[in-house]
Amino acid sequence: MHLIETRDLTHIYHGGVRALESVNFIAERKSRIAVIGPNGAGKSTLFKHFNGILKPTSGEVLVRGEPITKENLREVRKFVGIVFQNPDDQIFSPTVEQDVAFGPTNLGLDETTVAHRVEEALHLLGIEELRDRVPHHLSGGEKKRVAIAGILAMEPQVLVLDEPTAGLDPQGVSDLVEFINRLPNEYGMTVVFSTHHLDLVAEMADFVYVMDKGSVVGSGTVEEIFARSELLARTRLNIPPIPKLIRSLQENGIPIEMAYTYEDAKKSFLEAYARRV
Ligand SMILES: Nc1ncnc2c1ncn2[C@@H]1O[C@H](COP(=O)(O)OP(=O)(O)OP(=O)(O)O)[C@@H](O)[C@H]1O
Repeated sequence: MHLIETRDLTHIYHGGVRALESVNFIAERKSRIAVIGPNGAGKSTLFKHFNGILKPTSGEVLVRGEPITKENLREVRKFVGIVFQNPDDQIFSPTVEQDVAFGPTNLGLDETTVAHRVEEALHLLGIEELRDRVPHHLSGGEKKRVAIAGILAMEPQVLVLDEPTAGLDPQGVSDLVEFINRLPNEYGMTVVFSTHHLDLVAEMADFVYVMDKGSVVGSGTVEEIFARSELLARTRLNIPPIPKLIRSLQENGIPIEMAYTYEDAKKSFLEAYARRV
């Protein structure tokens, strides 16, 4: 049984925009899944189906093998937590601490458990010092962390992040990548995220869906997707500098292993260099 599955999911918005066309998507336990594609491809619309914010025009969404119904909606929302693109849509309490407590309190948890979860979420996101601040006065990146902490405090099994690094400074991006990469192994969580930054895909994903005009136009491992340069070009996505550089070295006769992350590239370059001296 898959944690999340969509079968031929089609969504037509009021007014007639066909945002999703027969999308088949699967998320397994402890996987890290990237959904990439140009503006308007349907990534956010797909995510909003994962916990019943939107209802399919046709097709199915199954969470732990069950369709989403009025009766199980609360359970589904506990299970699948979504962090939206714009943190302003998600934070509304007078203080950060209250904001992070909102979700777990709403789940009906007792005060001690809520307090414990809030502490853990603030700590995991490194925002303990923001606890008494007014969320609306925070910077964009700080708001993003608060929004993620609020969802995390509900301890979802699947964490869905719509463009999680948008608006973060470089250190914020590195912190987030490191944090997200710990979730599957340390907490058994599944992470699904969208991004326009393909270098992050290699750092943060095991499996990739490529979307364009509401359809899934490709899916596979990072290696499989990055090898399809025509698909990436067609969907206005660029191969990141590391594999692009290594490919051009290979094409120029330099024996060097392909790599997608900084650490793997470092190894490849050191090995290639060591071979040549
Ligand atoms: N509430 C809405 N009503 C009508 N059309 C909508 C609505 N929300 C999104 N759309 C349309 O649906 C399509 C898919 O939008 P969606 O936000 O899912 O794309 P996306 O891949 O997340 O884009 P981006 O990378 O810009 O965030 C777009 O054509 C968009 O204009």
